[in-house]
Amino acid sequence: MTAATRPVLLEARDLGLARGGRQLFESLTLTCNSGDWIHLQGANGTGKTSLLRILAGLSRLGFEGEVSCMAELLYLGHHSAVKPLLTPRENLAMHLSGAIQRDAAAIDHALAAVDLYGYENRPCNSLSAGQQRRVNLARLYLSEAPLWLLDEPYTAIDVGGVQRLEARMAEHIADGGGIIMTSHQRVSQPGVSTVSLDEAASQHGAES
Ligand SMILES: Nc1ncnc2c1ncn2[C@@H]1O[C@H](COP(=O)(O)OP(=O)(O)OP(=O)(O)O)[C@@H](O)[C@H]1O
Repeated sequence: MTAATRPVLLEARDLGLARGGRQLFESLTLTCNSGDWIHLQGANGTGKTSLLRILAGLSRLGFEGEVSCMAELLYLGHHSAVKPLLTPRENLAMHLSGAIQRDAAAIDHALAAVDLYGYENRPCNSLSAGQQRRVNLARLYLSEAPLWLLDEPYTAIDVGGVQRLEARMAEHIADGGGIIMTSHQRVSQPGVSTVSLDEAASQHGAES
């Protein structure tokens, strides 16, 4: 299937972002079709997290342009977003949307997939930073959302964990999903396209 015939999951047109008196980027256009894996790159402070939050509909601060999202999305920010007093099982049973995941076997499968077998019932504040990140990433095994917006998913994850995470993301793409992610690390999978905010800034003049 060509890009033209694959369903569009998200379309963003003429995006501009000003933050703290600075124009970070402008005239940025981005389309994520089914099967697209887009890696947002850029130096610290170029606006990757801000852009991802805009695409997720979580922020409109300093933003101009249009975002049309045609699919259910899963957004995972760069913080762990786990409730520290709850266990991994309890955290995964609750979704930010308010939805409850009642399938206990699916939760345990997700926890095993991120190598947290044996930690299901410990409070998350007794887990390491990387393990808390894994609790959050286990949502990638539970969500049915076609579009994933992932902010620095590799942060604090060990080498083996990154390999498994990339395999899960490749599976999602093969199933017709779409991914827009930020990372300062290389994404070592075929077919990943890059969008550089450094270029978006330099072409259009970051300073206002
Ligand atoms: N709430 C805020 N108020 C004012 N400025 C902000 C706010 N949040 C972020 N910024 C500024 O917006 C710019 C972009 O921040 P953002 O976190 O989107 O960058 P980033 O490319 O994700 O950076 P990094 O690679 O360091 O994570 C930065 O210069 C930052 O100082």
